[in-house]
Amino acid sequence: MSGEGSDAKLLPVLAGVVAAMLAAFAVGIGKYIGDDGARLAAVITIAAIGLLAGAAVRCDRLRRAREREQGNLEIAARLDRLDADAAIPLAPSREVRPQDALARLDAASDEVRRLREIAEGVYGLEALFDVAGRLVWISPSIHRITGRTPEECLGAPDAIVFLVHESDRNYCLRMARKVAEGGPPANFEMRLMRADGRICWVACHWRRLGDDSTHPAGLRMSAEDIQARKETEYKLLETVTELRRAQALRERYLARSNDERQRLSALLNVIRLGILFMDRDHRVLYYNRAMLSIWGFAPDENLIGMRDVVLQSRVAPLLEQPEAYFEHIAGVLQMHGVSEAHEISLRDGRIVTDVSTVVESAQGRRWIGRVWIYEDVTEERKIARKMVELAERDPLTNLFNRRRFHEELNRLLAEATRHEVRVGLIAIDLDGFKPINDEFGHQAGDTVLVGLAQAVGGVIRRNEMFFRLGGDEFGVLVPDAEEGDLCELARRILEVIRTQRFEFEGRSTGLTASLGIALFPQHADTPEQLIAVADQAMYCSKNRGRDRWTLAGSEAHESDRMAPSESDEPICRGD
Ligand SMILES: Nc1nc2c(ncn2[C@@H]2O[C@H](COP(=O)(O)OP(=O)(O)OP(=O)(O)O)[C@@H](O)[C@H]2O)c(=O)[nH]1
Repeated sequence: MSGEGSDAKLLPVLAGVVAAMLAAFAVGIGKYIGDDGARLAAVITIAAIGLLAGAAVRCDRLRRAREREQGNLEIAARLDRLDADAAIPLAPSREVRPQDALARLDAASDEVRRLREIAEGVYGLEALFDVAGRLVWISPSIHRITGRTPEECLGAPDAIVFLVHESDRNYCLRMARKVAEGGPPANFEMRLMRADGRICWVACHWRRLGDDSTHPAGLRMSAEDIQARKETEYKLLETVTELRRAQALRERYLARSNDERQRLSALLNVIRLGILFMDRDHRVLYYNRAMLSIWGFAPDENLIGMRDVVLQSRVAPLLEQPEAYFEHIAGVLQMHGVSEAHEISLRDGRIVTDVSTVVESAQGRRWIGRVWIYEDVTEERKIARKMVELAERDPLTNLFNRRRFHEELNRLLAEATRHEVRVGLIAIDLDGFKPINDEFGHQAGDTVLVGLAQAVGGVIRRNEMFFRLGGDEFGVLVPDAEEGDLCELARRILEVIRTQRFEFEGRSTGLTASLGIALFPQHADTPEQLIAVADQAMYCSKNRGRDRWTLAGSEAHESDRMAPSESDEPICRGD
C-alpha cells in the first residue's frame, strides 16, 4: 500500500516532466519543419498532455482507493469503540479538512456536484459524508430544522455526535456503516438535537455515493423533518393510551360491579324476605327466590318484564280477599316513603306482610322504581299467639289467668260505660280445698282444680268469661248483666261444684264454694272497686256458712244454704 502511495505521488511529476519535454521538443521541431512540424508538435503536445492526464487520473484512483480503505477502517473502528463503550461518542479524525474531502467527492462524482447544487435550495435536509463518516457538506435546511448553521455542523469535531440525539447515535452509526460496507440503502427515523435543547425527529435515507459499490465515494443522507408527524403520532399514542386506560378502568369497574351484583344476588337469594323491584313502567326488574316461594311461583319461573297487573292476576287466586289487597296496593303506589307493614291472609292459611318504598336514583333527583318486601309471618304469628296464650292462661286448668281477667275487666267496663250497660262479676273461692291437698297430696288437689274448672266451664255461656285468679280462687265476668241472670248463674256454679265427686285412695270426696256478686256501675265505679266489692260479698258468703252466693250491697242479697236435696230454683232475695 505504501509503495503504491509513493508511486501515486511520483507518477504525475514524471508525467509532467515527460509532457513538458515532449512539448518543448515538438515546439523546436515545429520551427524547423514548418507547418507539418507544427502539426507534429501539436500532436506530441497533445499526447504529452494526455499522458499527464492519464497519470493524474491513475494517481487519483489510487489515492481514493486508499482513502476509502482508510475511511472504512476508521468508521469501523469508531463503531467498535462505540460498541465497547457506547457512552463515549467518538470524534472522527480531522486530519482531512471537510472542504478537501468535499472537493474530492465532487471530483469523484458529477452526481455529488449536481446534488449539492440542487440541495442548496430544497426544503429537505441533505448531507454528504465521506467514507469515514465525516460530514463534508450539509444543506442550509439544517438551520431550519435544528437551529444550527451548516458551518457550525461542519466545524463540529463529530457531526453525528453534534447533531444526533445520544439515544439514536449508535444506531445511526451502525446503519451508516452497513451502507458504507455495501449494504442496501437504509431508511430510519432518528432524533436530532436542536440548538435550543429540544429534539427534532427526522426520517432519513442513507445511501452510497459513486458507482463503485465495494469502494463508495461517500455517503449521502437525505432527511425530512417529521417532528409535526411525530408529535401527532405521540398525541395519538397518548390518546390511544388514555383510551386503553379508560377502557381498562371501565372493564375493572364493570368486573367489580358484576362481582358486587353477584354478592348482592347471593345475599338476596339466601334471605327469607321476598324482594321484588318494579321499574318506573311497573314492570318486574328483579326478584329473589324467596319472593317466588312466598307467592307460590315455580323456582324457575321468569317474571322479568312482567307488568304489575299481570303479576296481580297471577297471585289473586292465592288471596283471601284479593280486592282488598289490590286496593291496598293502589294506596301504597300513591305514597313515596316507606309504607306500613300490611298483613295479607292467604287461602292456604299463611300470613304474609308487605312493605314498600320508592327507589331513587343515585343522584337522588328522580325515582327509578319501587321495591316490595314480603315476609311470610305465619310462624311468627303462631308463636306470638302461643306466647300470648302462655302469658294469659293458667297452665293447670287452661283457663284465662288473672292478667287476662284484668284486661277483660277493663275492656268490658269501658264498653259498658260507652253503651250504658252493666257488667257483672262473680268471685268464687273454694271451701275446704286445703284439706284435700293435705290429705291426698298436691297432685290430688290439682286434679280437683282441673275437674272443677271443667265442670264450671260447662255452665258458663259463650259471652261469659271464666278465669282462674290464683290458688282456689276463680272469677266470672258477665257483660250486659242483670242481677237475676247473675244470681241464676251463681246458683248453677254452686250446684255444679257441689255435685262434683273425686276418688282418691279409694275414698270419694267433694267440696263447695263461696260466691260474691257485684255489678258495675251499680256497686262500683272502677275495676278495682268492683273486685273489692265482689270479694267482700264472697267473704260474706264464707262467713255466713259457705256454699252460697251473696249479692253486694246488702247482706239480704244472699243465697240460702242449698242442700243437695233442695229445689233447683235460684234462691235470690231481692232488695
Ligand atoms: N294442689 C294445689 N294446691 C294449691 C294450688 N294453688 C294453691 N293451692 C293451695 O290451695 C290452698 C288454698 O288455701 P285456702 O284457701 O286457705 O284453703 P281452703 O281450705 O279452701 O280455705 P277456705 O277458703 O277458708 O275454705 C293452699 O293450701 C294452697 O297451698 C295449686 O295450684 N294446686
